[in-house]
Amino acid sequence: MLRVGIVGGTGYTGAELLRILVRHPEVSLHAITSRSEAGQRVDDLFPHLRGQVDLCFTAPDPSVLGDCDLVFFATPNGTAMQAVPDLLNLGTRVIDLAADFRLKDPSLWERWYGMPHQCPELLAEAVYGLPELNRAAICDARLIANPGCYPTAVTLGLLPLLEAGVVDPSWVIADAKSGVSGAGRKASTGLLMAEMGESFKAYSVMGHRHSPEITQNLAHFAGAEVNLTFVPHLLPMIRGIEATLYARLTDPDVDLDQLYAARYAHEHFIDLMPGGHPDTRSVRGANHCRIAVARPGAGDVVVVQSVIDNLVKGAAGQAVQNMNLMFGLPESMGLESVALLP
Ligand SMILES: NC(=O)C1=CN([C@@H]2O[C@H](COP(=O)(O)OP(=O)(O)OC[C@H]3O[C@@H](n4cnc5c(N)ncnc54)[C@H](OP(=O)(O)O)[C@@H]3O)[C@@H](O)[C@H]2O)C=CC1
Ligand SMILES: CC(=O)N[C@@H](CCC(=O)OP(=O)(O)O)C(=O)O
Repeated sequence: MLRVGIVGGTGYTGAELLRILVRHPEVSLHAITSRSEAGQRVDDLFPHLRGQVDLCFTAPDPSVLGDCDLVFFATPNGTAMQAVPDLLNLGTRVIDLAADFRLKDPSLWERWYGMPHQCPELLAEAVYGLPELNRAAICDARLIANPGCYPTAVTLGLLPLLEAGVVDPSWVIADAKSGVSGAGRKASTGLLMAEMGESFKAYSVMGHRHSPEITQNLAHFAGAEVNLTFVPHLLPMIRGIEATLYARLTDPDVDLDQLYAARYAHEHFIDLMPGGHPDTRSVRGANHCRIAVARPGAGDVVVVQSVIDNLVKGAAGQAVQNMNLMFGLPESMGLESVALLP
């Protein structure tokens, strides 16, 4: 059994990790931290876990965390990087759900996240935890940078097109929409039901911190700079991301359905829906990314629709998928749950 710790067990991604890990046959939960709820039983705060977890939240303690095989950080950006060097030295492997180790260039990190990096020497070693892109490196990694939610949906949607070189990298658009759980559990006026219910808007149009992460991914497999326009939107729903992606074909003869089917033929968590319109409820609570690709009017613009649950494939589910790979377990272990309808 793997001894696992979670730092940030009271947030939405921490709670989602708990929901998945309590049913995982190879995991024993060793420590679940919260500074604000230290001493409180986990199943008092989260009654849906009654009978599943017999632990109290504790304040983060380096010696307890260092006694784990693996620690997940489900904490705000800039938290994990303060503890990771010591944990790695103790032989504990780490998966960070925040952005601390996602950008390879520390000056980009500083520009977008507004703080200096505490351990830039680890950025080259950290493996970007998108299994469909980086599976072999994930298996051997000590430190995983779990991808952001928007970057997961956008990257998986565009990967086959850019990797095959069949679209123009100088014109790519990602029009993405997220439910409010993407903003975390902390209180914020803009996320009140009366502020965002029955309403819909774009935000961060002039630049979102996921832009450099997505661009870094796309450039990696396009082999060229990709000029991306990324616009996120906030939807009045709880879970889910839908990304509608646009690119211009340079090869008019390409069979798009065939291209996607070949690229994702062996990917358990990618489900292609030729001719379909994947909806976010079809992935609610599940670790799948559902994708459809279309060419309206047989013109030269490709439209890709990509949906995920931001808390599962966009965060905790993907983190568990990475854990399974790191420890030689079946990749889908503990991740077979089917979406909830309605
Ligand atoms: N929500 C989402 O859909 C996604 C989120 N992410 C990323 O995952 C991370 C967690 O997100 P989310 O769960 O939404 O966040 P929340 O705000 O819901 O939860 C944050 C958690 O971190 C703990 N925490 C806060 N500050 C510290 C600290 N300095 N040291 C230790 N623990 C701390 C909090 O508990 P306490 O203060 O009691 O210690 C709480 O449990 C973020 O970096 C986020 O960007 C990534 C992909 C998707
Ligand atoms: C709806 C909403 O507010 N979403 C968040 C995405 C949060 C996230 O997952 O971003 P990191 O993991 O990179 O911190 C946002 O736009 O900031």
